[in-house]
Amino acid sequence: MNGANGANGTAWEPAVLVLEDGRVFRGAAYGARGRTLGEVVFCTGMTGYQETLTDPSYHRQLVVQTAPQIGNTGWNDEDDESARIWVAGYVVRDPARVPSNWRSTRSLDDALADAGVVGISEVDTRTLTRHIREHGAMRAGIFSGDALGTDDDLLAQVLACPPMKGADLAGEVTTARSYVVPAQGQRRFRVAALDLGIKSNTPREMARRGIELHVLPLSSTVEDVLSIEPDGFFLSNGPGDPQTQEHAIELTRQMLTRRIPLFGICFGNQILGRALGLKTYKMRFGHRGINVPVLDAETGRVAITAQNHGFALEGEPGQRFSSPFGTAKVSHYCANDGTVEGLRCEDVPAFSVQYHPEAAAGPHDAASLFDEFVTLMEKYTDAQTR
Ligand SMILES: NC(=O)CC[C@H](N)C(=O)O
Repeated sequence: MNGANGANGTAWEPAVLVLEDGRVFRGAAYGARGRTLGEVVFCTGMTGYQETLTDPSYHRQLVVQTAPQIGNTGWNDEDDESARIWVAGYVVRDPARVPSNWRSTRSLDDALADAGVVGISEVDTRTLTRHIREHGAMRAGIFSGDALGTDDDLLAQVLACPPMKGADLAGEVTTARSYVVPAQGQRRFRVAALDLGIKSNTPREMARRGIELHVLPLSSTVEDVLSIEPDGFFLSNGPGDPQTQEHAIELTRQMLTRRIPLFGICFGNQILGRALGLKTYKMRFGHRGINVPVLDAETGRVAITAQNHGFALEGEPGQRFSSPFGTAKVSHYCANDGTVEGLRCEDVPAFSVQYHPEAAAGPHDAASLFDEFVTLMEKYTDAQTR
């Protein structure tokens, strides 16, 4: 590949993507030059690359975009889901040479380079995605510039990197200090959110519904949460293996014991599930995209949802089970593969979903879940004062 020409006639700087099973993809350096290691996963969203790149749940992952053209709308100052790019590396087919959008302030290439994110372009992302579908998400590395070496040498570096299974990552993305996102208009509720890697659109959706959100670091104690006198407790999305989150799981149990209305999204669904006694497992290649169909086990209604997860809860569609907090059920499941997509507790005020009602980019089919959380808090507050 060295010295090969790109479609616009300029020389490519070589880059290599090496998978832990020895498969090698050669392409052109994109974003920062150097080395990056992580788990390679594919995302099928046709839009929303800026939101994907800044989603803390992608920490330590090399994201492959199946949409062949990436970067067409550049990078803007409004769409970030957090204060930085979190993906560890970026794999694309055909990067835009001339970004064009009225909100764009710079190119995606520059945004990646400034953030030090090593990427690779000119990769046959269809072949790569089929490989991951067949063999599973796995460790991989992108190498360019001074980091290039023999395939064997690069493979050895990939094999030395820790796997995603067992990875305890939420502590690396959580806020250092608690902060408050005020309600829009009149404050109706105060909610404590445990920040496992929260996306900016979640507080925004809450604020719109009159919720004042207190975003708390992962290390927060039961006393820290209760000192806010919350009307509700929220468990956010986040990176890594839910099995490692003993502290968050115990905190969740404490909130369930106190019957504080609880809502969880994605990682939050897995944490609630584990608090109820379910197990989690690593999926072969996960769900990452903005068109995943989810079925409501009760009504049979389908929602098209945004998703980004590689772990899932064990359970059957519609299954009811007993937990230390009474009966609960698998309320939602994926129409593609039957995996658990949501939980509802029947004896305590708690529910959660594996998908993203705060989706941005993405469909808004599930946005009403925030209203459901409001209804739950209303009901509970009424019951308390009655
Ligand atoms: N978006 C998320 O919250 C992801 C949850 C978890 N890290 C998973 O991959 O399954």
